[in-house]
Amino acid sequence: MHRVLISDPLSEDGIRPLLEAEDIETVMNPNLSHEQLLEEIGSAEALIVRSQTQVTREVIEHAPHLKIIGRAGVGVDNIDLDAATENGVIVVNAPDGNTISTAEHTMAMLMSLARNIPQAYHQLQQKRWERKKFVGVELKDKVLGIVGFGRIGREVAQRAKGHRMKVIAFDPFLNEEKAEKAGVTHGSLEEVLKQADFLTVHTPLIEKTKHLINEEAIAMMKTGARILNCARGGIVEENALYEAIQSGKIAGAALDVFEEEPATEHPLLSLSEVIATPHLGASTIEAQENVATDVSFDVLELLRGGTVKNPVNLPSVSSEMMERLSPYFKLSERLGAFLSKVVEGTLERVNVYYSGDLLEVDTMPLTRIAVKGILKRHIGERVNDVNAFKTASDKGITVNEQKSTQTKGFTNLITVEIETDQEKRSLAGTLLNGLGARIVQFDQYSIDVVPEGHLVVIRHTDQPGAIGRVGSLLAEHEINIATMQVGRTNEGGEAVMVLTVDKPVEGNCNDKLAQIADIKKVQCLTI
Ligand SMILES: NC(=O)C1=CN([C@@H]2O[C@H](COP(=O)(O)OP(=O)(O)OC[C@H]3O[C@@H](n4cnc5c(N)ncnc54)[C@H](O)[C@@H]3O)[C@@H](O)[C@H]2O)C=CC1
Ligand SMILES: O=C(O)CCC(=O)C(=O)O
Repeated sequence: MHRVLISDPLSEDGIRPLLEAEDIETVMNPNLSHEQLLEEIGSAEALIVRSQTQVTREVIEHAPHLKIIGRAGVGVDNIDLDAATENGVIVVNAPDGNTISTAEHTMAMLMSLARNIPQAYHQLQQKRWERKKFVGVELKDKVLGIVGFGRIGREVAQRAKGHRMKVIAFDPFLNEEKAEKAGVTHGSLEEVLKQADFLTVHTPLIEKTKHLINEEAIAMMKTGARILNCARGGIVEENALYEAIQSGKIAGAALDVFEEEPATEHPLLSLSEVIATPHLGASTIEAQENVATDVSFDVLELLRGGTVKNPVNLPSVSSEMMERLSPYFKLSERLGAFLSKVVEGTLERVNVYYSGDLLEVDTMPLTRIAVKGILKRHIGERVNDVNAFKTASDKGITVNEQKSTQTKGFTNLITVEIETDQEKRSLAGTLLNGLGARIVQFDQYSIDVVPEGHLVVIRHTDQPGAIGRVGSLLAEHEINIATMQVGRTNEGGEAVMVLTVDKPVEGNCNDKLAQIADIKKVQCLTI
C-alpha cells in the first residue's frame, strides 16, 4: 500500500483516481502545522501540495520514503528543488490545467483596473454614489506589455487582442517570427516597459526575475501606466511599486500575488489605486479539477513503477520518444549493474556509447539509468533516475555519452565503459528482435548472455578441462548451470566464462572455484 499525503485543499473530483485506487492510502490533511507535517511526511511515499505548503529541505529530509512531490499547479517556488533532487525525490507539476483560469483572472483584473470596479463597488457598499471619482480608461488601442510569453502570457495576449489592444511581448524564447505567428509585436524588456500602458508579468519567480520590475524598470515606463502581477509576488518589487503609485508615476496596480502570503496587512492594500485578490488566479472549479487530476495520474504512475508526464527536476521526454527508449531501460540498468560488480578500484569515469537505431534518439535518459545501475552497488536504493547524475558528480565521477557508428553487426548497441584508478572495463548489450536483451561483448570477448539472474564471471586461461572442472564443482554444490558462454582472445590465451546459474554461488563454493587450476578470478553477481 502506498501512502499519499495531500497537505493543501485539492479538488476531490480531481484526486478521484487516487481515492479509488486499491493500492493507495490517501491522507488529506490541509490544516497541518509545520510540526505535524514533519511527522506525517515520515511514512508518505508521495506528497501533493498547492502553493501553501512550504516543502523545505527540512520537510524533505524528514521523509525517508518519499518518492514524489506533486504540485497541483504551475509554480514550484514553494518546493526546495535542490533538496528534492539530492534526495532522489521527483517533483512533478500540472503546467497546463490552470492556464485558462489564470489568463481569465488576469483579464478580469485588467478590466477592473481600467474601470475602477472594485473601488466603485466598495463606495456603493458605503452608500456613496460616486461617478466623477471613477472615470476609467478604454482598453482599445492601449498597449499591453507582456513580460513572460509562456502559456498564460500567450492566452492573455489572445484575449487582449479581442479587446483591440496592441500587444508587445518580451520573453527570452520569443523572436520576431514566433511573435508574428502569435499576432503580437516582439520587443526587448526595455521596449516593452517603455511602450506599455498596462504591463503584465507572467514569468516564473526565479533568480533572474526576482524584482525584475524594480525602481529602475518602473522609471522607464510611461507616467500613468498601470501594472498587473498575477504570476508571483516578488517579480514586481513591492516597495518600488508603492513609491511609484504614491508619486503618481504609476496610475494603479492589480495584484493577485504577494511576496509574503497571506498578505492581509500589506501597505500596498492601503492605496486606493491598488486592487487585489488573495492568489485566486487558479481558483476555479475547472482549473482545480484539472491540476488535481494531472498530478494524481503522475503520482499513481510513479508509485506503480511507471514514468511521469510533467517532471520538474528531470528533463521531460515526449511520449513518442519514451516509447522508443523504454525497451532499453532494463538493459541499460543491468549493463551498469553488471559492470559495477566486476570492476575493481575507485570509479573515476563512465562512458556510454550508443550506435545503430540509438543514433537518432536522445539517449540521455538511458545514460542516466546506466549510471543509476552502476551507483546502486555503492549507494543502494538512494540513487534513482532523479539524482543519478548529481550523485555521480558529487562523488567526482565524470559521465560521458557518445554516439558511435560501430554497430558490430547489431541493429542497436549500448556499450557501458567504466574507468577506475586501476582499470578500464566495458560491457555491451543489444535488444534482439523478438528475443529480448543480450550482453554481446564483455571487454574484448564476444559473448551471448541474457542479462538477468545469478551470474558467475570467471577469468581463466584457455586450457582443456577448465570448463569441465567448473561444471563439476558447481554440480557438487547442487548449483544448476542454465547457460554458459566462453570467450577467448586466442587459443590458449586469456579467456572468460560467463555462467548463468539457478541459485547464487556463495562462500565455500566461490572459494573452491577460485582454487581450480587455470582460473584467475571468480566474480559472482546477481542482477
Ligand atoms: N496567480 C495564480 O494563481 C497562478 C500563477 N501562475 C504563475 O504564472 C507564471 C507563468 O505561468 P505559465 O505561463 O504557465 O508558465 P510558462 O512556463 O508557460 O511561461 C513562463 C514564461 O516566462 C518566461 N521567462 C522566464 N524568465 C523570463 C525573463 N527573465 N523575462 C521574460 N520572460 C521570462 C519563460 O521563457 C516562459 O516562456 C508562473 O510564475 C506561475 O507560477 C500560474 C498559475 C496560477
Ligand atoms: O491555487 C493555487 O494553488 C496557486 C496556483 C499557482 O499559483 C500556480 O499554479 O503557480
